Amino acid sequence: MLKEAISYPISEIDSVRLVQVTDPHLFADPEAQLLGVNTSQSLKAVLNTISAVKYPAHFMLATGDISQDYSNESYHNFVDAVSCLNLPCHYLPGNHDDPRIMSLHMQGDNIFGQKRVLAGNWQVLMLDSTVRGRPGGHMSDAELALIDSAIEAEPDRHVLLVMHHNPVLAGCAWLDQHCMDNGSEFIQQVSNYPQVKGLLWGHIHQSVDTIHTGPNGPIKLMATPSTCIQFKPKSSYFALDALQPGYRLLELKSDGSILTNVYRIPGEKFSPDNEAGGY
Ligand SMILES: Nc1ncnc2c1ncn2[C@@H]1O[C@@H]2COP(=O)(O)O[C@H]2[C@H]1O
Ligand SMILES: [Fe+2]
Repeated sequence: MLKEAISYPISEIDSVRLVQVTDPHLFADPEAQLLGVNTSQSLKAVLNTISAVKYPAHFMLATGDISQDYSNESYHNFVDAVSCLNLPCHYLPGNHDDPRIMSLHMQGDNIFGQKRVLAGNWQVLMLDSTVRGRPGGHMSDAELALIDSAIEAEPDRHVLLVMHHNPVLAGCAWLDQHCMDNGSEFIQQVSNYPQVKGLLWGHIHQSVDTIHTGPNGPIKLMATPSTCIQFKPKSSYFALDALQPGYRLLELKSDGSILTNVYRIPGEKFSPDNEAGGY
């Protein structure tokens, strides 16, 4: 059965504006580092930058790997940190999250784990691409069925599909062994729906902006940098990038088009340990 959606009262002729943050990899200990980057401080620096640009967003998306240590406190720390934006926050799990601990501890008046969001003439679906105990992802039949019934229930809305894992290869062999293992079937299946206008994910700690040309027209494919460490694009072995933490702003227009950009924080404060071979 189709679960209830969260609805935003935005006119059908207006754009829906979103902020996406992804892969903060927080710990219980706010002093803890991931490969030389304090993930709590880098998330705060990203959130401060978002506050400073005063983008009039309707809500934010947090697309997984919220935690690096599976602790209750890492989720509390995330909820506390994002409260500075004063925006509703919709989240989904990544491979470093425990979905059960996550839903128990991602709690607050402005924090939502629901899978459907209705806003303007858009429907945003927050999908779970994780597989218990594995870094790689899979789009399950249950999630595909949810997409079918959600579109059937709201056929006049454009659709943005949001997930953690990359359904297309990033071009980094070490990282692509952890991609969504049925990504091409997934893209083929969802591109049969003319409503689907964009796919958005995290996981690969680097930015992607490309187009998939489906039978019903173009679908935007978007990946967003982590709020902590960055992976080097096109590297076959594990390698970190010196680029700073970032985030994405999106404008979902009422005609079904999507305007979007990735931004990074200014300065060079968050440089990882370049000798690191993984985590
Ligand atoms: N050197 C490595 N080789 C392969 N996988 C790795 C390596 N280091 C880390 N990983 C895993 O690959 C994942 C990619 O992004 P995640 O943030 O999900 O977390 C990473 C780890 O789970
Ligand atoms: Fe990650």
